[in-house]
Amino acid sequence: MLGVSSNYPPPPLEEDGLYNQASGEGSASENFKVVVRIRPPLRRELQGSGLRAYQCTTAVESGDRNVILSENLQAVINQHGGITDLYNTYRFTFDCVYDQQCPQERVYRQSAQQVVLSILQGYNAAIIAYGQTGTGKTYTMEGAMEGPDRGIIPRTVEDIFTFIVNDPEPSSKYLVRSSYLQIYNEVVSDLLKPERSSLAIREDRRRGVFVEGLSEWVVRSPAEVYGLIQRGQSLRATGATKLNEVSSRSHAVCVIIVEKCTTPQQQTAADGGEGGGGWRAADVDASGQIIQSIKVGKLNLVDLAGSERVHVTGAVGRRLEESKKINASLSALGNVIAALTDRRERSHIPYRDSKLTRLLEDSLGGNCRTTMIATIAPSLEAFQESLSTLKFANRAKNIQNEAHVNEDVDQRTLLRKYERELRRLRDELARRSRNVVDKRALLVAEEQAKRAEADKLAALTALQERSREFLREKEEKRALELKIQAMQSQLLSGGGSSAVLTEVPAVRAMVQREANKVKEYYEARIRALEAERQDAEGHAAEVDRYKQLLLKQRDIMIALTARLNERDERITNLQEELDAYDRYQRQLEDQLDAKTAELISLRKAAVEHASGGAAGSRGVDPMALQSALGDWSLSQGGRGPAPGEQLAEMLVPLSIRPGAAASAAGGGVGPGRPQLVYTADGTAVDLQGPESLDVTPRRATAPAANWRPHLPPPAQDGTAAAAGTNGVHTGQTEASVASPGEVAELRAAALTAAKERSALQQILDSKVRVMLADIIKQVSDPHAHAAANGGGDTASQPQLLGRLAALEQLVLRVSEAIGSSGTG
Ligand SMILES: Nc1ncnc2c1ncn2[C@@H]1O[C@H](COP(=O)(O)OP(=O)(O)OP(=O)(O)O)[C@@H](O)[C@H]1O
Repeated sequence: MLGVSSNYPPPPLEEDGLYNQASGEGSASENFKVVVRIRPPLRRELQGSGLRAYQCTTAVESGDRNVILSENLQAVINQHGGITDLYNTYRFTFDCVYDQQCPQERVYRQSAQQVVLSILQGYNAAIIAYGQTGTGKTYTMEGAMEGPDRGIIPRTVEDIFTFIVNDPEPSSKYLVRSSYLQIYNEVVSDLLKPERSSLAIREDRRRGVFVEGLSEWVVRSPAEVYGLIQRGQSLRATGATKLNEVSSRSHAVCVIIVEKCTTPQQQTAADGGEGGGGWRAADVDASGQIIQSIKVGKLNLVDLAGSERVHVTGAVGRRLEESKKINASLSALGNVIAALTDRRERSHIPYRDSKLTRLLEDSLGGNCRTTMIATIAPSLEAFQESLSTLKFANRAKNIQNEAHVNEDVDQRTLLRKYERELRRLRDELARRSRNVVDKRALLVAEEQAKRAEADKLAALTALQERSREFLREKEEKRALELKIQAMQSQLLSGGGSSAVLTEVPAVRAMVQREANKVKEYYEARIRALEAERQDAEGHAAEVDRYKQLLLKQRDIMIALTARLNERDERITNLQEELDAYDRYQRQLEDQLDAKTAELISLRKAAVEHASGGAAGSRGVDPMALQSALGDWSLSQGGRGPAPGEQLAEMLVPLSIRPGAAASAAGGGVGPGRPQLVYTADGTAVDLQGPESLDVTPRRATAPAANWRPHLPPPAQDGTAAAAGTNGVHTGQTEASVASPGEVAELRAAALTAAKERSALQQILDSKVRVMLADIIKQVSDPHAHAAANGGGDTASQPQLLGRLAALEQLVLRVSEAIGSSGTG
């Protein structure tokens, strides 16, 4: 916020300015001024075009209000009568016309300054530069930032701040804010915050038309505003065209908002105030608060993009698109002006047809003091564009604006907010200052308290010292008294010694009594102490005992834990062994099945062969077969099934249930002992007898490779006893590790497994024997068999014998394996 204190001289106001400062709000027509500025010819124009030399088409008549535009200006000037009729010549009257040589300063002073400064009184104002491309709009609005070529914007900024600092009213306070935006291709963007684009234009009662999200920058000096403008200019869309090397391709609007706050002054006696001073009633509200006046003025400094004829500028591609957009928005502007100046009943004003007209709604026919500066070029090539610009400006002349002071009594006004904030901060500062004072006082008080404490301590120490001295003195005094007493008593006894005194019976008795008393006291005390000591000793012993007990318990716990661990490990091992045994058992079953199948096929082959032998009248030597089969042929002893019984074909892989197998496990192969096989329908058949048993078929699985049951080393003292063939054993050591239930369970499982194995062995034996017997029978009686089968070839009988021998070896090996696994 700017206070008013400076040595700057107040800005001089142009006497022939377009606005009369004293005229207040002025008439509606006074609030919209149109001026024309003709720029000097450019070098390019002076060189002429083609064969035609440069020709000036514009002239300003004296009085600076009329402009003549003619295709043959010289003829007009020379007043060649009818010749002028041959050429197009136009005369327009405006609020002011500036010729080619008019300096920037004059344009500003006459056409802009009053408008600009009116914002300090709370008016809205606008200066709009309109014209064909390359005619000097940007030059007029911006120009140079320094020197005589400074345009309207830099001069405006200077004047605003000069005015503020020269305001004679000491209670006036100002807040100046600035924004800078562009409309490029119908998109509104913030030139001071490039990331903010596609901004929306809104309107409300308090702010009028405004751009939502547009950044506003509080500025306190012209330099700050220049900084913003330069930043914005660097981002503004420009491009080189045929008519202008640096052509603005966007409409740019520099916004300056000034809030002015004035506080009424107290009246003095000289003012005629009652009681010789105080506030006027009008200056104070109902709550006794002084009413401040806040005025808000907004200035739009608009540099439009230039209209252009595309065939003249030769725009293509992106430039062409830009041109179309520029022309479209300028055409919308023309439509708005046409609607505003329509003499008929006020018709609809198409502000919303383009972003530009929407944004300039206040400036065109609204609450605003507006100056439109129409720029034209003087050359003959620009004649048509100059004519259309002058016609446009001439129409705009009729726009009527209703400007009024924007006095804001709304508490939301920024200036008020700042004031409130300032007040709050001042209060805060005062409060904190008070706090600082309070804290200092507290520190002093604390210091004093500490000192007092130290003093008190010193006083106490001194007192204690004095008490000790007093006691010492008292002791000494007492000792002295005793001494005197003793001396006196000696005196009383007439100078006799103490030994003499003790010889007096009464004294002796008294001394004895006293001595006894002392003795009793000390004896009692010693006794009590002794009792206490004994008590303590007893406690100590007890504690010791507890300690020992606890140590023992800990050792026991450790031992038990170790044993438990050991037992767990052993159980795991046993479990693993049982698993391995299971696998091995399944392997044996598989082997058994395989061999059984092989035997069947061999038997079939033998049967077929025997039939062939009969046909050839030659049989196998039974003795040779007998010797090849060895024990197998001998042990079957004619007990097997009759030839052709086809028993083997009925065999399937089998297993015996533990319960059922138990009965079969009691003996090996032999008469009277059951030999169980399963028939295809699942019935168990005892190969030794006809009765059926309760057994169930089980599927064989893959055999385990190198399993051997694990057996513990034999016990040295003979206490450990073998529990079975599966390696489970028990003894005193294990008994303390595995529970009896678990051991019994394991033992039962081992027993069952052994029985199963034994049963399997028996089955294998019996099956082999049955089949061999069948084969032998067929081979040794080839004729009978041949007769039964219709004859056959016996040429491969020796081969058959060889295979049988091999089979026998295999079977033997399997049996051995079963046997060895059983015995470990
Ligand atoms: N009054 C003047 N005095 C001297 N030179 C001028 C004047 N007006 C314009 N010029 C020069 O004319 C050229 C074009 O001016 P300027 O760029 O301001 O035109 P413009 O109307 O803004 O163009 P556009 O619409 O393409 O942006 C510039 O080189 C500028 O310096």
